Amino acid sequence: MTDPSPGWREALEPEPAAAAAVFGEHLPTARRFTENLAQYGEELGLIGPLELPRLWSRHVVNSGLVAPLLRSGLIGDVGSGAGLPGILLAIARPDVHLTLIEPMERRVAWLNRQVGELGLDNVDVVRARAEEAKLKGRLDQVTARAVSALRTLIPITAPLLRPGGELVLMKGGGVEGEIGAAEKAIRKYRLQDVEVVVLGEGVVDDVTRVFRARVPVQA
Ligand SMILES: C[S@@+](CC[C@H](N)C(=O)[O-])C[C@H]1O[C@@H](n2cnc3c(N)ncnc32)[C@H](O)[C@@H]1O
Repeated sequence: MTDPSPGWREALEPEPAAAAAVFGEHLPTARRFTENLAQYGEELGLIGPLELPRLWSRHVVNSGLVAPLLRSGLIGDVGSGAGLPGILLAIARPDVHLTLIEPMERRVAWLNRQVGELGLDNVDVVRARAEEAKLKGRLDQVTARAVSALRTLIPITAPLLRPGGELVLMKGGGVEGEIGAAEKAIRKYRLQDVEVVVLGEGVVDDVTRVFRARVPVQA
């Protein structure tokens, strides 16, 4: 294990009130993960050097806001990286099973270490690119955050869904433009009920936008 970043505690954003609203009784586990990420994230190349002053609001709470959109079942998080949103969703929703899909060895090692340390028994970690993960047609929902634009993200995530399964893809303010540019992929995968869900209004300064859509029930 690498040494903690010096001064991480002073640099870390104070926990916002929204964290308790988002994580409820699971806040102590979310807090532990956030502190682990603050200590080791920069050294391990998981977060940038400027992220600590906004780690809670921009990354942790932002990820946790998606939890109410999860149904029960099998959820895949593509490109989990530091564990965003996958680890935080597993913390907030112990009733669902999360499969974290991440190709980079060092990130996979970090994710496995967090799963063990936080005692998350509803998570497994698969080292693979989404296109090569042996999960085709298996998942009820797929999440992703900061992996790629919808035009390229839909073709790597939609095939993982079972018929009737749902994409829950976290996006920034440019999501409407991304949807326009992804028209061909949306048609190819016959996505239905395409919508942008805005989460966290009145709770956080930076709202979370989610591209949500379903694949057809009939193949
Ligand atoms: C910019 S990071 C974002 C990580 C995390 N989701 C977050 O929000 O901080 C993108 C991650 O996606 C992973 N990735 C890129 N292409 C992928 C693919 N085809 N399948 C699965 N993961 C992929 C990378 O290894 C990296 O960890």
